[in-house]
Amino acid sequence: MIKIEHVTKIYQAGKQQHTALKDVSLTVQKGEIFGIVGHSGAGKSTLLRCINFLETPDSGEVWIGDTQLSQLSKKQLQEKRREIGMIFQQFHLLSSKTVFENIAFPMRLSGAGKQKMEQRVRELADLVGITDHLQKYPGELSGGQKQRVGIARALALQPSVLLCDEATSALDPKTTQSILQLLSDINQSLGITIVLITHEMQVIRSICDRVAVIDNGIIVEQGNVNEVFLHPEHQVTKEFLEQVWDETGLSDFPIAEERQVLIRCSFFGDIAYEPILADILPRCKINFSILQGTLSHMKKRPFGRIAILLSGENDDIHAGIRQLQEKGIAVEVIQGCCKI
Ligand SMILES: Nc1ncnc2c1ncn2[C@@H]1O[C@H](COP(=O)(O)OP(=O)(O)OP(=O)(O)O)[C@@H](O)[C@H]1O
Repeated sequence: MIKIEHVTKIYQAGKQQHTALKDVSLTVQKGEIFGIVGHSGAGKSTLLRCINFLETPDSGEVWIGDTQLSQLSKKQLQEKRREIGMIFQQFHLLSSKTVFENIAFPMRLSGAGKQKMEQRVRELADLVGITDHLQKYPGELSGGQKQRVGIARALALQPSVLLCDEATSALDPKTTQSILQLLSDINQSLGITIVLITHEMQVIRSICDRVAVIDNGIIVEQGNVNEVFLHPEHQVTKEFLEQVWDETGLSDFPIAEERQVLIRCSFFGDIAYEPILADILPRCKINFSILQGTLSHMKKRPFGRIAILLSGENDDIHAGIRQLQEKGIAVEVIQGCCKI
């Protein structure tokens, strides 16, 4: 488990001070994939780097398991960092060394024997799917292949935690998905706890169990990914969710003042396969038309979001919405007079 308690980080730039993290607290459970999402400059990298003390907090504490990092000597901290692998947006590979040497590098530094090292490099290359590239140099690889080397290197010392600093931001969408799948497989098969930072809600949706939203150095919202997607509370979270759902134009959609309400329904899990709308709405004497809709997946479970125009008597619309909510559908009113 990783515990961050009341961490504040202040950067000094000349005479100016900048508070990059303000009283940040969060807990990452062992074995989960925890995502931190925020705009540029929100404090994501600073927070991630506080987890392995590449940045030292000005106040607050960071615990990795039972170890309080601020209590460690420099040497003990170096030892502890072996338990924490890290991968980067720009891969940070050694360009003059082969893929084999890059993966072996942390083991070489820790004094591993040649035979053991060779065996481990081959195991890791196999795990991340780059066995055929071991003798190549980073300059001969694609971005996705480079990130695979970065992942293999990060796993070389068998860490219990993997920190991912915008690991897919430099990659195209298809390669991003394959790297996210690899991270998810590694999390499942090796039980490694993963903390990733990103500015893309799609990354959070694809593989994370829980998410924290950071804005201006403050955690403004955190929770299970499906809960945050279904019931976002903070404005910044809502803005990030708009990245996932392109709902341009919905708030200006022309509706009749009376008798019409435009709602957004979000749902998660097997409920997606049930004919709930067709069942409930006509029974409540409501006509409906679906204006927009997406069914995607969250950790392989269905997650849907649809915009529906409801037409009917006010009381009937209220009753219909209540019944949708009772079925576990999150409902928001986009336009129209309807308090829910
Ligand atoms: N070494 C530093 N010295 C001074 N200010 C810094 C330093 N590092 C970061 N900052 C400032 O702290 C704030 C948070 O930076 P940080 O890199 O953590 O944000 P971020 O969310 O990771 O942004 P990005 O997505 O653009 O990488 C920013 O305003 C940044 O300018």
